Amino acid sequence: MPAHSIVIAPSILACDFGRLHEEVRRAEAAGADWLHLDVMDGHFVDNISFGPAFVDFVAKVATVPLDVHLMVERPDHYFPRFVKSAANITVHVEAQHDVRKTLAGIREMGRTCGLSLRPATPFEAVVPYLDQIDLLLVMTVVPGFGGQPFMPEMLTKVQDARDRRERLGMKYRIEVDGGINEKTAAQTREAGADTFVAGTSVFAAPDMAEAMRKVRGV
Ligand SMILES: O=C(CO)[C@H](O)[C@H](O)COP(=O)(O)O
Ligand SMILES: [Fe+2]
Repeated sequence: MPAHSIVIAPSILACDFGRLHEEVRRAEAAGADWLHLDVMDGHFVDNISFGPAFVDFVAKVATVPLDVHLMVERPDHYFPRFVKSAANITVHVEAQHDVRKTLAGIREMGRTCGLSLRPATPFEAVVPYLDQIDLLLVMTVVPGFGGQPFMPEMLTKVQDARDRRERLGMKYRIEVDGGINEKTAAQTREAGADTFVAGTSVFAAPDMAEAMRKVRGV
């Protein structure tokens, strides 16, 4: 029996920002369970994307929960600005903050919390926090940009996350993000992932609903 239902979260980073409202509608009509929002500050990653005002706008038009991925150097300082619009807020273990305190702060404000790790960060780095999270986000590309190829070496990290969860009777979701398409979703699902972020493979597909069914594996 799988620990969690399958969730597909299209990444808004890959949509046409000039038609944001219609793109949100298109993703929802194609079967999005959540929408994934990549916040980048130009310090933690080598890119700048969007901030709270943009996420608030998406929240105004969206009918599904928002999954906010904070790729920022000081998530402890910025996460409160996303609480109004986000259902889940994910922060990075490598950022400059007291991880335990940030995770507790997100939960105290009534949101679920996620913890993420870069491909170069070993799984052991998140182990001390696993009892405190709702979701573990395993990055399957170097964070900062959409459209990069999936890193197959990350499959063992997903397996470690699943094995550890089962061994200790924990409940966190296992989310994968970066280069997820029909093939890599199947590989990561097999390894234990239940939550799939997909940007380019779904927004650039000729038929978004079909592309999302393929990611879902149906
Ligand atoms: O966090 C991210 C990048 O840092 C994005 O969520 C990710 O890259 C999704 O885009 P794609 O599916 O095109 O790889
Ligand atoms: Fe992301």
